[in-house]
Amino acid sequence: MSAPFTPTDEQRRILDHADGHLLIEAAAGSGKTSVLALLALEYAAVGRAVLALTFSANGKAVLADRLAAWNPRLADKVTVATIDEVCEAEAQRCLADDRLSVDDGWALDHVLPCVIERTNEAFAGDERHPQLEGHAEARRDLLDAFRFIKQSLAPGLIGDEQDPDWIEQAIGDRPYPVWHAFLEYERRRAVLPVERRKRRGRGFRLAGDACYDLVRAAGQEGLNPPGFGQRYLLLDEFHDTSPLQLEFLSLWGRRLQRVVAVGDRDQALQAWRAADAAHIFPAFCERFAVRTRLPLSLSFRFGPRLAQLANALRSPSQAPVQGAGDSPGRVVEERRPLAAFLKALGQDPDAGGCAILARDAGQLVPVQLALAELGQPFRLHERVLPFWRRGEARLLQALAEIVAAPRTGETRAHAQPDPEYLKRQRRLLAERLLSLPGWLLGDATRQDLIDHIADSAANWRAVCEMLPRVPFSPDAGEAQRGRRSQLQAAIAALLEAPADQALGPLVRAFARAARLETDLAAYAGSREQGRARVAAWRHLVDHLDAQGFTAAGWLKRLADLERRHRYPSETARPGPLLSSIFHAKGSEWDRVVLVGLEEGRFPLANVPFAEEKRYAYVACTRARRALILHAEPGATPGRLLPLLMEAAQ
Ligand SMILES: Nc1ncnc2c1ncn2[C@@H]1O[C@H](COP(=O)(O)OP(=O)(O)OP(=O)(O)O)[C@@H](O)[C@H]1O
Repeated sequence: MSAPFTPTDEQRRILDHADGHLLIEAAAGSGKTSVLALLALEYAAVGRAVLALTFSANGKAVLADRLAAWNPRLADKVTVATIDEVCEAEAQRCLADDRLSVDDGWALDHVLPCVIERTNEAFAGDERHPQLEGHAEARRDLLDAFRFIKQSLAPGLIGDEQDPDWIEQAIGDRPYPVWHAFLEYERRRAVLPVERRKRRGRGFRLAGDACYDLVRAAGQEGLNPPGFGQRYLLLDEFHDTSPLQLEFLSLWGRRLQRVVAVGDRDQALQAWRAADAAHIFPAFCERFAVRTRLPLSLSFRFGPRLAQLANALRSPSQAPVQGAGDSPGRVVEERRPLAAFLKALGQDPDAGGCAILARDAGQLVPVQLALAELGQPFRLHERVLPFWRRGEARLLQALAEIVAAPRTGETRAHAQPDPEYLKRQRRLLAERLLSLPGWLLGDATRQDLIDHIADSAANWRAVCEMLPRVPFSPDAGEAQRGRRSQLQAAIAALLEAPADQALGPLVRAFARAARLETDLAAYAGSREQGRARVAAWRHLVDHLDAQGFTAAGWLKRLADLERRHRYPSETARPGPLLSSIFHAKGSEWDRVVLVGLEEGRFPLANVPFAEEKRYAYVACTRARRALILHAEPGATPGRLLPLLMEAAQ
């Protein structure tokens, strides 16, 4: 099958462009990805080696699907990858190269300078703190601090970065940038052996960046990733390019015959990675001597009403887009309680063509909970975890297991026949519980305990009974002791709790005693993720309270949900698709429901409003025909809801 449409004149000009590199900056739905896919197929048809790079896994899937649907034979000749995948492959190759060993010395030589640079950027203009590079004393301080921390306190300290006691103990009176640089450095160093990235957790955000550092450190001569053989480079979602990624792309430089980049600065969502669309487009033009920019001014995704909304959200510098879709489009404000609205949606035979989007995956937890209680089917974007597999829910499950664990033996109402599955589950739960930073268990001890729990459900309780008695190491400081005894007391209280008591108040008490929310926040890759995690945790606990679950009841509910998720009934109607906005990039649905438009949720507090507006733009422009904006009736709407409704009038 070829493209299901005839390219417009504007699109044809891009396809026929034969003179040098090309940049297309255009609005959502204007056919950027479609044109890139057509171009890739045209190049492949005449035997040109094409590499199509995207900046997100979702973008890659959308592009690859389109190529495969339009021309399966030629699609095989186009390499589609995310830029991180290409860079990681190259980093792996560097790591496997005997001439480049990644030991502490290497990391100090190659990574530390980048960390110092980043730290200096963070403190530029701050007179209270010296710049690190070129400042011999501060640099020596930094290295001393690394040594000290590595020898004694590393695991707990990294986990507890928000705790001033720890900071003081480890860093003493060294300047704050030293502390900041240490954390940066430690995160990067920890993720340098790329295979560890699979473990995610702390440092995940910087794993990709560490690969770029590594490749850059290896130098241009060493480069040979699969894409370096290709001379035609197509870049989708170019607005999400970080400066490090632009450096990486520049290493291809003169080997490339043609680069075609498409993007939309208003869809830039990777600011956390230092991607800055306003600067990246001019920087790209300069680096690659791009002389031609071509427009795309019609959106085929939606009609005039949604185009009007899209234009109101775009940067003033961008030319307006015209809605050429086959429906005029509808924008509706929905203020029924979420559960009532979802119930009505479930009765609609077209619910399967609908996507429910939220600012982040944590904000989808209440939607999942409401649908689960209604017994309505739903699908999840493949990158969005079911709520019961998220970190905070696993922790909650671990706590419920402790309360519900039989005093002897292994039988339990929700036990399932697959022992391997149960073993894996226990391992995951034990990992979640025993990795709380306050335990300060050495890696080996923690692993032993986790293995022990994984072996048998009887050991789960035995280990929990033992935990409150684990002695302190003689060198443990005051803060460490305090932190550990709080956790120990909290675990002991859970063990005493009657199994048939409501679970909500029990875990609330545990969370308070163990300062759990601090840990949840500290575990996240960023402050923003930390907040989302805490919010998701609170939703879960509120839900337990509202539904009055006991520990055993909750575990049974989770087991049912997991079973339904793993073995969906083939006859059931498909429910709506749930996705975070980030993972919805590049996709489109007839009807989009945007939930969580309440104050403090979307827009998020403490995130620049411009960024939240970009998230809203991406979400709203996924709709082909109808956009439904939801906020709970009792809650104050955030700034976005009236803005969106007004823009759509
Ligand atoms: N010339 C055309 N005629 C009809 N439909 C078209 C045309 N060009 C693109 N489309 C359709 O418009 C929709 C949006 O296209 P596409 O996803 O390529 O846009 P985009 O600019 O990449 O969007 P986004 O930036 O939001 O990811 C798709 O359904 C595509 O098939």
